[in-house]
Order: sequence, then structure tokens, then C-alpha cells
Amino acid sequence: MIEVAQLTKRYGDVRAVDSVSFTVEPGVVTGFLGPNGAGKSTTIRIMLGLERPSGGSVLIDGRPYRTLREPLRHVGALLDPSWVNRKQSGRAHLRWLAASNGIPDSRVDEVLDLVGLTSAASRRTGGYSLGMLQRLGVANALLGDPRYLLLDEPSNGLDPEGIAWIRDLLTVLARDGKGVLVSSHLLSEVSRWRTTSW
Ligand SMILES: Nc1ncnc2c1ncn2[C@@H]1O[C@H](COP(=O)(O)OP(=O)(O)OP(=O)(O)O)[C@@H](O)[C@H]1O
Repeated sequence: MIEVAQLTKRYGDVRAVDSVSFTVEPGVVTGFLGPNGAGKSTTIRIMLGLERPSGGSVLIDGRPYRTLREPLRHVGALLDPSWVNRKQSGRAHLRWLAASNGIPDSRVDEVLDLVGLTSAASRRTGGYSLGMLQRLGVANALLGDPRYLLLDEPSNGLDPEGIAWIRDLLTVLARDGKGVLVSSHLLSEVSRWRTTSW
């Protein structure tokens, strides 16, 4: 289980996250609902050890993210897709990530297939639509076959077919025992899941 307890983050006078507590449990999709600027992305970045909280704690199966060995095998994340190198192909990007995390190369084609990007895998990501970048981000999150998935606004840029696809995928992942956190500013996106909001 991931346990977020009394998490707070201040940037100067701005309270980006204010004493937030929730859990992410294996086998369950948890919807993380809040309006733009409510602090969802900041919370997820803190859960991944990318930022330090001003207060509170995050434990992943009892341990802070920074102490996990092979973290991609524990937690996979979809964040803002702008960090992808636009000169690389989708496959090259995933192969680089796999190689640098001790994940077998064969897993790359598996996850490309899972997200429906096989036919576009050799193209530079600079030519990808926002929806394709989201799919690549989901492939990225799934690469280490992690126990937990933290997906920040995964429906952004997806067309209705893509939105239905991500819902089905999350259902299957939870059925397989994964704990999934999915953030959105839209109630309609998370109302089907167990929901935490503020
Ligand atoms: N590095 C930063 N420095 C200063 N303020 C920040 C920083 N990161 C986030 N904030 C502020 O913290 C608040 C929460 O931002 P955050 O991006 O976490 O919200 P969000 O719920 O993910 O919003 P959105 O749905 O628009 O992505 C906002 O007021 C934002 O301006």
C-alpha cells in the first residue's frame, strides 16, 4: 500500500498541498480529483521523490521512494509528457529507459503493444500527437511492470476512443492486482473509481 499522510507543500506564500492524506491500495483504482492548481501534480511529484514535502510523509509498502532499489519495478508514473526527447523514436526512448533500469529489451515491444503504439514506434516522438505522447507516457509507466501506477491526467489529449481505452486499461491493471492513482480535474473522469478529493 502507498500511504500519504498529512502531506503539505509550500512555495513561499503558496500552499500547493495542504495536509493531504490518502492511500493507494493494490487491486484498486483511486481517483484523485481536484480543480486546476489544487496540488495534484505536486502531490504526485512528492510521491516520486522529485520534490521534498514541507511536512508529512509518503511510504510505499512502508518505505520512502528514494530508498527503493529498482524503483521502476515498484512505481510507474505518467507525468507531463514534455520531458520526452522529441528527436528520438518512441521505441528508442523506451529502450534507453529500459537499458538504464535493468529492464529486458523484450519488454519494450510488449508495452508498445499494450498502449497501441506498435505501428508508430519507429517514428520520432516530435511528430506524435498529444494523445500519442500520453500513450507513450503510459508505456513508460508500465515498463518496469510496477506494483503501483501514478497517472497524472492520463486522459489529457485523448479522443473519446482513447479515453475509453485508458478506462479499460486501468480496470484490467487493477484486476491484475496493481494499485493505480489517477488524477483529473473532471469528476466524470474519476467518478467510476474510488475517489479522494478536496
Ligand atoms: N515549482 C513551483 N513553484 C511555485 N509554485 C508552484 C510550483 N509548482 C506548483 N506551484 C503552485 O502550486 C499550486 C499547485 O500546482 P499543481 O500543478 O500541483 O496543481 P494541479 O492540481 O496539478 O493543477 P493542474 O490540474 O492545473 O495540473 C499552484 O498554485 C501552482 O502555481
